[in-house]
Amino acid sequence: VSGLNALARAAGKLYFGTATDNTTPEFTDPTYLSILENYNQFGQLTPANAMKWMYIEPEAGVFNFTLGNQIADLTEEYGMVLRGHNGVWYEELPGWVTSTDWNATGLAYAVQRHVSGIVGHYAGRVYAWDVVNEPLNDNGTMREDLFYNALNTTYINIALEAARAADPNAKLYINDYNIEYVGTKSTAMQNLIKQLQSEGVPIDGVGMESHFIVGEVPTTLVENFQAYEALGLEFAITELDIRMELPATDELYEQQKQDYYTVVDACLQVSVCRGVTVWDWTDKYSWVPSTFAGYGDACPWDANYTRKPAYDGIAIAFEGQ
Ligand SMILES: OC[C@H]1CNC[C@@H](O)[C@@H]1O[C@@H]1O[C@H](CO)[C@@H](O[C@@H]2O[C@H](CO)[C@@H](O[C@@H]3O[C@H](CO)[C@@H](O)[C@H](O)[C@H]3O)[C@H](O)[C@H]2O)[C@H](O)[C@H]1O
Repeated sequence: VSGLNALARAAGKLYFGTATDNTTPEFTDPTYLSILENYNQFGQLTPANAMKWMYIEPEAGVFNFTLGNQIADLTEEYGMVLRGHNGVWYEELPGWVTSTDWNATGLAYAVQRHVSGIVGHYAGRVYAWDVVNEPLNDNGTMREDLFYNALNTTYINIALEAARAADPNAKLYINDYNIEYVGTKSTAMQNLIKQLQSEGVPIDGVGMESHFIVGEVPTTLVENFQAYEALGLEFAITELDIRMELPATDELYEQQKQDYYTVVDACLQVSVCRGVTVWDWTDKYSWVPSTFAGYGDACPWDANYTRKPAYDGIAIAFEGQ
């Protein structure tokens, strides 16, 4: 029986994959690993935390690739695609970054050194990098984090140029949420990309995080995706999960199945959609319950590693039924 990755590849996509997190017990869970370590099912991995700034450069100029290497090595062992996540993000930063009163020159150097360091270390092993993560507010304005406050949007230029120089073959993405559908934030992302392109800054793709709610999957996914295709970019579904208000019911599971079908089918309808990644595959280790009170059951497998109707929604979409 074909797994989701095998079906995705048969449908012309690069991969069906998952985030996985070796900063938590899941990486020592034999049942979790026995299902994960299967190329037929998962053809791509994204480190949920291991390659974030606080883990990679805990002290200024001091790099620690131990956790990142563990996931990179696993992808190679099973012939999977590796997505790098992430270069510059306002969260999960080490103290030396958040506690410094940065001037533009100092921060520009720190960003350049960090992105060069991590992208250079994994050069030739990463298909695509989320070089910049979540730069926008939902109203389309730039997120006023320490990077933007000190450097305006040039921190994005610096990060992308450093990444291109460190690994000319890696696809460079900007990753965000609530840009998956037609709206103010997606328009702002498209305008940011047009600005970068007009300035000759390297940008290859956009990451559509896709953290959705059951019964509320946007209806303008395809139209929105085509707008990025028109900009000459590729994109991917990078962090898919579809949470439900608990308690779960058979109706909610059926709706969730339909919702997963809708998202995967939208990716299939646009050729430059490279693949679909879920933000972990089992409810046992999902980030959702600890973030959204009263919500959960967001993943295709339940907490007992049993496939949910959602799994079938994904499979049926890839099978093109
Ligand atoms: O928030 C969901 C997505 C949204 N898009 C970007 C994407 O990167 C993000 O992923 C989530 O990003 C979150 C941070 O914002 C991660 O959550 C962090 O995950 C870290 C690693 O497990 C946690 O850090 C651990 O915390 C433990 C208890 O506080 C400490 O004992 C550990 O030392 C520390 O590593 C942080 O508290 C926790 O906040 C989630 O696992 C991760 O799934």
